[in-house]
Amino acid sequence: MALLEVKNLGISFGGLRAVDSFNISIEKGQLYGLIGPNGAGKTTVFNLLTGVYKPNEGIVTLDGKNITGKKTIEINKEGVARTFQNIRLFKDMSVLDNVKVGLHNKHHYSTLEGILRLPRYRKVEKEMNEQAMELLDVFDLAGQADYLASNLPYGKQRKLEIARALATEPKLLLLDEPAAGMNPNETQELMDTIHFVRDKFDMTILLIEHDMKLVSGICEKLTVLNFGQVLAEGETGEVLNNPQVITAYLGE
Ligand SMILES: Nc1ncnc2c1ncn2[C@@H]1O[C@H](COP(=O)(O)OP(=O)(O)OP(=O)(O)O)[C@@H](O)[C@H]1O
Repeated sequence: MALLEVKNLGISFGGLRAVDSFNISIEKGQLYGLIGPNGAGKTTVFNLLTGVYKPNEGIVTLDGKNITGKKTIEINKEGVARTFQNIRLFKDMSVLDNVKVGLHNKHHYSTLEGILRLPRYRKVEKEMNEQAMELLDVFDLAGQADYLASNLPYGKQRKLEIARALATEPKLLLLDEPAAGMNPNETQELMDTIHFVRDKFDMTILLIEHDMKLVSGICEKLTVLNFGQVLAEGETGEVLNNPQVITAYLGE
């Protein structure tokens, strides 16, 4: 059974058919790429998968459970986490606290327990600090735990965003243009990080990316969107050599 199964997903904005009859099937542990020219509908697919938009039609199944049309917070609790095209960290919070925000999904204390600093609050806070530090360590960010997120260099902010997403313990991680704005060295390091995340956390990853070096370097399968519709799908090498895909990219 596929971890993510999407059937016939569609949404229109006014007269614009942004995503039409979209299908995708992603196996557990797969590193999967969603590519296509600007405006093809890729981010809209992510917004549909994460409950930012409700689809006009179609079904999204995660690990056998129908999550179609649920709220973003519910979908996150079911196991879908994402990062954004433009990094969205809590810039005025510390690196550590950014990860702890992700952990709050799984750890609970009541407001009263928090205000009165009751034992349960202290226990949960201690656990969250330890888990957040472990995650930061994995991403080589433990030394900067007390920094303001906005003071990290760009490449590290990307890593922190991925760490925060992983803190919610997702089954599926969606990365929206993770290499955007990165130099070649940062992109190479990011590729290593994504591979590492997949292997260490046994994670299933769907990523949107324009950087073909990254796409061909790490994605095992691809789906190509063009004008909201699937133009091609399959093994990465095959898809990138598909004449229709080449034409769509060159805009001929
Ligand atoms: N909320 C919205 N209201 C109206 N139109 C929208 C909305 N969201 C997306 N669109 C339109 O849907 C189309 C697909 O946009 P989308 O951002 O999904 O493309 P994309 O493939 O992610 O592009 P890019 O690679 O440039 O990020 C575009 O024409 C866009 O203007």
